[in-house]
Amino acid sequence: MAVYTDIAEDDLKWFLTEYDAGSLLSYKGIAEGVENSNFLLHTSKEPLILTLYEKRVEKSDLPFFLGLMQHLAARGLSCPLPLPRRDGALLGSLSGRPAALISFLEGMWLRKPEAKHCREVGRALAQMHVAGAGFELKRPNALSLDGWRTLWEKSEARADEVEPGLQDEIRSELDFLAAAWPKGLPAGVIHADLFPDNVFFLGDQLSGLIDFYFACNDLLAYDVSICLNAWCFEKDGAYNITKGTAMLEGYQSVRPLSSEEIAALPVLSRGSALRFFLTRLYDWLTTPEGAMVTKKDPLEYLRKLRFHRQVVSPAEYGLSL
Ligand SMILES: Nc1ncnc2c1ncn2[C@@H]1O[C@H](COP(=O)(O)OP(=O)(O)O)[C@@H](O)[C@H]1O
Ligand SMILES: N[C@@H](CCOP(=O)(O)O)C(=O)O
Repeated sequence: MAVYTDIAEDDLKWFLTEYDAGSLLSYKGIAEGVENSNFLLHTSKEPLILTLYEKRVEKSDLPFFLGLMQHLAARGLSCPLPLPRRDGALLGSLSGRPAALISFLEGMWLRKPEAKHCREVGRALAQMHVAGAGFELKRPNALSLDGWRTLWEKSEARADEVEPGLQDEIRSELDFLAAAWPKGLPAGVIHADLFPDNVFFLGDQLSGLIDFYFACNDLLAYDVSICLNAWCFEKDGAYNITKGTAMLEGYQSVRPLSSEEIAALPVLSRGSALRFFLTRLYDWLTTPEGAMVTKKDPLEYLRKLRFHRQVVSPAEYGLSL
């Protein structure tokens, strides 16, 4: 699920009077998602998504996220567009939460993506990186090296409950990454969470990207590594080089990677695997039993991290060097 906050119909109707959105016909909570509460609204005009921003989203970051969607959409990327209120603001308040209305994107996410879809995702990621240039707001990545350590310190004492030996393994991984993290690679606005559930398709055609609520400024190739982790491993834990090749070819058809970015892929992929391992581990240990949210398995990302640790050449990801 992701409906943490309920809304009363009268409050919603009042909220909508601030927008030129037509009158409310129906609304329902959307079960998918993890971070925020989302509702699908049907109005006498177009369908809309209402998002109430929850715990992990800093209110001060919302202008970055909403402004970025405007910036990318204006440059031709298919992504939701925030609807401005009558007073021009993009953000309102509902049920005690910051709230926004965004356009409804047609399509659905793929439960079993194939190599041809990975190619499309690679292309769309590169298009986003190119389109993000010139976006004037900045948001440093809160979930990079320092953020990982802070998150780890909150889980460390109980980590061996999840798998014996984790404490030592993750401590030395953090030390390795702190020493080996690449510097000076091309940076810009990254999506930072472009998982299958955040990419919509209509048939085999990619129809758009959603969920920009981890977007930030960081290394562009780090975003590529996030996608390799999220799209190119099979359920049994094996890396699928056909998918990796397709994704990297799709990306490079729009934005070729430099030799430095290619050489850094194994380290970046270790970092991105660790990042999702750490947020999942924290949620695993802190989400109360019976909470209406599906906890994601941290060990899936530990296995990916171990794969990247034994990579000797970036060619193993499917790059022709
Ligand atoms: N603009 C949109 N158009 C259509 N559906 C959307 C849109 N935004 C969100 N959704 C629906 O809401 C779900 C959760 O959205 P998401 O932004 O991923 O939430 P969270 O940030 O809580 O993870 C998506 O899987 C999708 O079904
Ligand atoms: N993609 C993350 C969790 C964030 O979920 P989302 O619903 O906001 O995409 C993970 O898989 O750990």
